[in-house]
Amino acid sequence: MAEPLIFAIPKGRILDEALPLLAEAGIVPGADFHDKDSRALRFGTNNPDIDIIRVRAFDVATFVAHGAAQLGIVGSDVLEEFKYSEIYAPVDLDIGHCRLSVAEPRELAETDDPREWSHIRIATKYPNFTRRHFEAKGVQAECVKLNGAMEIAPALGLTRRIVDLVSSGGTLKANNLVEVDVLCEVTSRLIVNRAAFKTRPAVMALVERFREIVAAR
Ligand SMILES: Nc1ncnc2c1ncn2[C@@H]1O[C@H](COP(=O)(O)OP(=O)(O)OP(=O)(O)O)[C@@H](O)[C@H]1O
Ligand SMILES: O=P(O)(O)OC[C@H]1O[C@H](OP(=O)(O)OP(=O)(O)O)[C@H](O)[C@@H]1O
Repeated sequence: MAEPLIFAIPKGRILDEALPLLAEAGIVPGADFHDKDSRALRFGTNNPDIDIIRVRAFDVATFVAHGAAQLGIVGSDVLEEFKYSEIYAPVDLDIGHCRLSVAEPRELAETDDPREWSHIRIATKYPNFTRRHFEAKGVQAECVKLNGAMEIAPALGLTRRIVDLVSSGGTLKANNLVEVDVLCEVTSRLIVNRAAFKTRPAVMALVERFREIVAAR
């Protein structure tokens, strides 16, 4: 019998929107998945041929790229940051809507014009994407990599600007920052390892199933 397929899903905020989609696709994790005290990371599902692993959002892409997981759900922000050639992202799941934006302190924004930038310092979780995005516009972006709480960087003088995810804008507002430029819109995608997609028919079948589910919504 073939090893079960491994489906990687992120721990964070995408999870609540992803679980109903998984259920529609016929994948329901065991009760231990919802046990807050459990330290387990791998879970069986109602389908003996599919196990779920719950990992950090950025690591979903890493597991799938290396073939350690065959499928995953991840934000397009993460895909843009890594650009893994081994990942195929065939289905936009229409969940996890937000955008990647440049933000800066309100006082700076009053006189700042992004069209005049030639060199900027940015604190971000997305240094590769940020550099690439600004390079294409002829702007040199010097990035300081952070793993979270970017919004505190300008007030403490680490960098004047940040690139981070924005949805309601509430986090920026609470930190006296304003959005001055949008790099891209973000949604979550179903991703598969390219080799697994070619060699394991069950992976291709699941891709088709997710396509149908999204089309019917
Ligand atoms: N405010 C938001 N609204 C909608 N989707 C979001 C929002 N913030 C993040 N996302 C999506 O959720 C994914 C995970 O978000 P985020 O990185 O904030 O989670 P996290 O729990 O902090 O992850 P980690 O702890 O692994 O860094 C992002 O890659 C993005 O695609
Ligand atoms: O515009 P808003 O609706 O305020 O959303 C934006 C916030 O959401 C994300 O963080 P999240 O809440 O996932 O926590 P994190 O800081 O752990 O990444 C993101 O990094 C922003 O901080």
